[in-house]
Amino acid sequence: MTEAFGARLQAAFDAHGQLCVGIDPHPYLLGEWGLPATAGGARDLGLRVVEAAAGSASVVKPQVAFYERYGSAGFAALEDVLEAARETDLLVVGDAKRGDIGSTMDAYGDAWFADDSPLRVDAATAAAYQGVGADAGFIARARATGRGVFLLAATSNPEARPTQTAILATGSTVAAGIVDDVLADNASSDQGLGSTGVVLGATVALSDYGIDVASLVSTPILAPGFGAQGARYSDIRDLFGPASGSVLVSVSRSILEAGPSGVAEAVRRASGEVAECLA
Ligand SMILES: O=C(O)c1cc(=O)[nH]c(=O)n1[C@@H]1O[C@H](COP(=O)(O)O)[C@@H](O)[C@H]1O
Repeated sequence: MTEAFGARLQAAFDAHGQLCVGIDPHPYLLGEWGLPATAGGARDLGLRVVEAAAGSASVVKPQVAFYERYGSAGFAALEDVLEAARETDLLVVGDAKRGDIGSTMDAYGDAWFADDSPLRVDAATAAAYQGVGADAGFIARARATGRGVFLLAATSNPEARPTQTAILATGSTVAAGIVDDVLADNASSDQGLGSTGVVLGATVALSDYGIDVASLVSTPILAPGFGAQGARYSDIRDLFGPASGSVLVSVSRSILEAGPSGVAEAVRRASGEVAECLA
């Protein structure tokens, strides 16, 4: 795989729009789907979502926590879901949210990006609270294999605000500092849409975080918070303005709640609504 993640994401946007369907097999959802709260249930839900999303969405985002919950059987189930997604033209963002010292992040990079890893994904989420520099090896491993990273900057949960709006010695907020580091990373290596992205929750007022969305027109933005957390697709343009074309609109529960027989239609409807709001 040699084409950069940013270029592949742009091609997926052009072909299928900007919807990312989250694969979050909460136990309550497994119950509603008539599936057991087991690794097998999480596998079946994931496989069904991949089938439903293929052709209607650009990206699926398995939330690793809901598979890790079942130990080795859960990881085997996740591997099956990843394998099924690879057979479609969906891109996969592994929502692993890793964050550690540099040498350990390198190992996480091997886990999520090495061409021979059973867990390889097209991009993965990571935290940078041990310093963006600690994630350098993780980002480098992604880039070397045509993959990408989304660094948490302004997350959708309200508890994050005090930490992410804290002012650094440079005068910028923690969130804006992470955004600036991502912009610098992409500037040195990408044309068009970059391969390193940021996570900006659709539930937060980005100006309160000191983030200038106009700087992000060429930066992939993973934006969760739609549906269950309260953001609406009609907010996208107000929230992201000129960078709206770079936004990966991420939705989990409010699509999955349609159940196994309704999920394909729920993906199509969401994808259409997102496209309308971005037109
Ligand atoms: O990185 C993420 O995807 C993420 C970042 C963030 O700021 N907020 C957030 O909700 N997420 C994830 O996005 C998904 C949101 O799920 P729903 O609220 O059900 O759409 C979950 O898997 C979260 O872990």
